[in-house]
Amino acid sequence: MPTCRICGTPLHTFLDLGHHPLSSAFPTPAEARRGDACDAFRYRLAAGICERCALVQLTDDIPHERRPYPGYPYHSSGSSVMREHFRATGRHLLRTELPGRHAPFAVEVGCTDGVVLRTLADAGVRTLAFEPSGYTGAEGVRVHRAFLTAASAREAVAAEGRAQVVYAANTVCDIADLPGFFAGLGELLAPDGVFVFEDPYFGEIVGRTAFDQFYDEHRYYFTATSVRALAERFGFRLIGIERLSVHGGQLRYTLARAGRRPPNRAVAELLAEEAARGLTDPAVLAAFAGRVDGVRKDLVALLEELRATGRTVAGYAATAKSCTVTAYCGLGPRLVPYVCDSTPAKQGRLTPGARIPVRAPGAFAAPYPDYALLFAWNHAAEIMAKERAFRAAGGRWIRYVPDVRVV
Ligand SMILES: Cc1cn([C@H]2C[C@H](O)[C@@H](COP(=O)(O)OP(=O)(O)O[C@@H]3C[C@H](N)C(=O)[C@@H](C)O3)O2)c(=O)[nH]c1=O
Repeated sequence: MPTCRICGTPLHTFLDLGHHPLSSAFPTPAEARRGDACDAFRYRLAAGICERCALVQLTDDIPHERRPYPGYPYHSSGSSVMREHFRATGRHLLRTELPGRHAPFAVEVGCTDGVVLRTLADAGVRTLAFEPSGYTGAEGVRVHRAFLTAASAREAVAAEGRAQVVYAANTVCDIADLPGFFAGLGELLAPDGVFVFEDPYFGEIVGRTAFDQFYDEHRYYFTATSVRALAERFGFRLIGIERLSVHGGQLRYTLARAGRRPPNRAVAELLAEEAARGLTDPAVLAAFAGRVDGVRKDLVALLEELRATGRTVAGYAATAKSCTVTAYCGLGPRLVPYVCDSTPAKQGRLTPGARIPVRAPGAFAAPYPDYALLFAWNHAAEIMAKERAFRAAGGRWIRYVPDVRVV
């Protein structure tokens, strides 16, 4: 019986999508011919909810050494919308948490391209990134190549002092040792400092049947209810919540030390909304799993029909999410002959498990397919605007979130 990573209580498993490869394990064609390719490893992709702290999480653990941190192929600024989102986030922190501070110091955990820290540094804030991959594409962003733990935090505090703001995006949901992380936060954060983090929102995942948000890099699927419990467990309080439209609907949480700042009204409102929606209710979760299965049947049926009628199909964007779709729906080069992606590190390789060839964006129009399966649905507006010539040429987009439709 899988148990909660935080409180040890049994998990109620509500979703089982079968065995999957790691979402960032893109083998080269040569590696794929060898039996021990990076995508040979499989784990059970199933999710459960803690019957006590309501934390939704993957039921199975993935050995740390299996995760390829050096050479991690994802860079947040691959999307102009995300670049602007992170600049705006930097301005938001400057406006709300950093004004009037003497020699302000801000830390980001897992900063990939460092757009937020760059924005803060340009405004004179001292910054530091905790980035275990050691990678940061942003010039002038200092990196502490470590996970945030009590020990690595003490090192940083000895050199830099405590931080007024600690920020993280699409990172906390992937941290194996959350108690260790919060111990680090306790060391690193100034007494009146805040921890601000944003991650995919389980409420949106259920509402949109966005089953492809389940994959190895997302161990946890947070809600206001579970983050409040998590914060209180480690001496913090959930004091602020904001809804974000990026990445298919996220929440930005603000935490402060207990007794420092009162929660804002949005926190109470969302807690009430989650209770009303029954987001922890087994019946609501079972209905979600049922819809997910329906999407799989509809998507496979559509792709089979297109193949049977001689239509050409290509995938658009070899996202981490697409790994869940191809593994769960049993898609491969037979139904999706190739996928175009803008990430140089993915081009010329094969997608994890399904081994669909990844081509550069230029291949998309050479010639256009009849249908494009949009794996980066969370960037639909940006991509459809950029690729409007595809539509003009008679091309059609296949969407599968919240359900299967051709647009
Ligand atoms: C916007 C855009 C993206 N892409 C590709 C680049 C990249 O491989 C991928 C990025 O997709 P995106 O939905 O942002 O993220 P993803 O599903 O790959 O997930 C990653 C991994 C990470 N664990 C995570 O949580 C999110 C933030 O990013 O899409 C493209 O080829 N053309 C495009 O126009």
